Amino acid sequence: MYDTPKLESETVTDEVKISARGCQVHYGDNHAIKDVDIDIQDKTVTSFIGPSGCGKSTFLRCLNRMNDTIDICRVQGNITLDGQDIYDPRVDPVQLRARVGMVFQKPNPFPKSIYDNVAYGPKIHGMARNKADLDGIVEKSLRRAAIWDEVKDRLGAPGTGLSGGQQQRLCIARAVATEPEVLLMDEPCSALDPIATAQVEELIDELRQDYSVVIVTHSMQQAARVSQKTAFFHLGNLVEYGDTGQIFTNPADTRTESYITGRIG
Ligand SMILES: Nc1ncnc2c1ncn2[C@@H]1O[C@H](COP(=O)(O)OP(=O)(O)OP(=O)(O)O)[C@@H](O)[C@H]1O
Repeated sequence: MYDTPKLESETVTDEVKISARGCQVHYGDNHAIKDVDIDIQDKTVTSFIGPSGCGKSTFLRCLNRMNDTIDICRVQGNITLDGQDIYDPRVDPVQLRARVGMVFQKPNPFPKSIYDNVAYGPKIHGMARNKADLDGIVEKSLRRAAIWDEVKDRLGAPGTGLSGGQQQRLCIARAVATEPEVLLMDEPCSALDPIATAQVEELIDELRQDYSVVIVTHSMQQAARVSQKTAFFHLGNLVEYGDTGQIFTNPADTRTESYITGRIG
């Protein structure tokens, strides 16, 4: 249905990175996620698509326990990272979020310098032995987020002074600075113009060489361009999950077909 060429088409690995079984989420009486089972692959971009309110962001937030911060939210079921239960009481959510990083819809740099935005995570996780180490991590992260050349001469300037697209790439640099294994992105391009969107999409394709990337998007064109796997959610159910090409050209479920052809949502 969407014939936009993908940046890269083949899936590099079929190793499972994150696995969910029987995942349920309630906000008070609102049953937002219903019995979701999914295996998310390593070194692959997976898109979550579906109509507004279907639970995409809620399920994404289950994957690094961001829902823990919402009082009325209750998560049930089993979610594992490399086979280990991330909801085990012995798991420290802060450590987990260093392994499973997150980039939000609205760029949200800290009110600190560009340098300190990126250095913050490595500092609190004790990743640098000295200033030279930290400088190296900051440079590498900014390079990975394809923003180094634009900011290298003003690392002491506030992150909030950058353009929206630059701020989002700074937030991506901040997220990759702790060397995460998984990167969760909740509509990372929705506040960006087409040029900045293209830059972030290119970056997503590069990041999957090293990480498992999961992206929530309202744009089916974007899902088709950047992801190898797509999951379609509807009313809290994971209706269909498979290769992006198959989901967009030959969906198995009529609800998926209705959504991608614009009849629902
Ligand atoms: N913090 C919250 N407190 C209470 N209810 C919430 C909260 N966040 C989401 N919900 C509810 O959970 C359901 C799923 O919402 P969610 O934001 O996960 O959907 P979504 O598919 O990401 O939507 P959108 O595409 O509009 O961002 C909705 O009924 C929503 O009202």
